[in-house]
Amino acid sequence: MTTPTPFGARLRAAMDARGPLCVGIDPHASLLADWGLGDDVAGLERFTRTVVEALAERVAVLKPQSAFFERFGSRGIAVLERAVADARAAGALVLMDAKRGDIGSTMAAYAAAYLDPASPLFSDAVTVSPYLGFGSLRPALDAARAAGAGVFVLALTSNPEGTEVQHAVRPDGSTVAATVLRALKDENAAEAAEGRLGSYGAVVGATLGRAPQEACVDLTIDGPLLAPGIGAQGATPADLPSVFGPAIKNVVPSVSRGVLRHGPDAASLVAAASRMAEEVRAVAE
Ligand SMILES: O=c1ccn([C@@H]2O[C@H](COP(=O)(O)O)[C@@H](O)[C@H]2O)c(=O)[nH]1
Repeated sequence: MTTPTPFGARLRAAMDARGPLCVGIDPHASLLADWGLGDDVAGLERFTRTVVEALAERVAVLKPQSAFFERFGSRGIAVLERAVADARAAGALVLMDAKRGDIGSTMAAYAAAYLDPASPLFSDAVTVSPYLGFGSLRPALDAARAAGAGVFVLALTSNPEGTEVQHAVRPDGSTVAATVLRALKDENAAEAAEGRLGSYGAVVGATLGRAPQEACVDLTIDGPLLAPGIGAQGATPADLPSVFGPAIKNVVPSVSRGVLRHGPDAASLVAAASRMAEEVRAVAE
């Protein structure tokens, strides 16, 4: 059996070739309406296919938001499965935004769903929540390693409510977020030692302003940093240097509604993603 190329290496190659932008596939009911589509499975299917056909050959990462597919039950999941397969076939890396987190034994089942190559929902990476303890994520971390896939762990999320948990201070004086980031750095150590980008990423909102730098939070985890919050949540690519400082070279800026609102015309979606990618390129150099 051949050893799969680790996710971190595949992501770095995609970022170099296509730029680091991630576009989210978030079929909000309001967007379906704006696109002249029904809030039903046919509308979901058309919306998703349009985004994948327009962008999967262009952007480094597509990030379907699982919740918007789950709300249609098994037929929505079937649309998601097809989107994952089509996007990967067109060359995009697929980051499944599922934010799973549970006790270890259940986490193993989530890992089987998203990180086992035999699963119909197998993705290049998945988002997970560490709030049952970082150690509870072990089955996902191990499954990702075995499959050459990746995991993005919520560390400092883009929403204002996140701070009440993530900034909580532990008995040793470090914040919960700093603990998560340190654990990720440890997971990435082997890949970093070989000079490669690690496969274990953190989610750090682009909306945080200078807070991480002022709090001296160490974002140098030797892995990718997914930065949601650009566009509808108010952040712009110009905010990235102050949020991430020197870690900016590993940032994957993520935008969903900020691009999707330009549909349903495929050329307009492509143009919106290209403008965003150009803004990112200008600040990341
Ligand atoms: O901290 C986080 C983690 C994940 N998200 C997800 O990203 C997109 C953002 O959508 P926009 O339309 O660009 O606001 C969405 O799927 C969130 O669940 C996040 O926003 N913040």
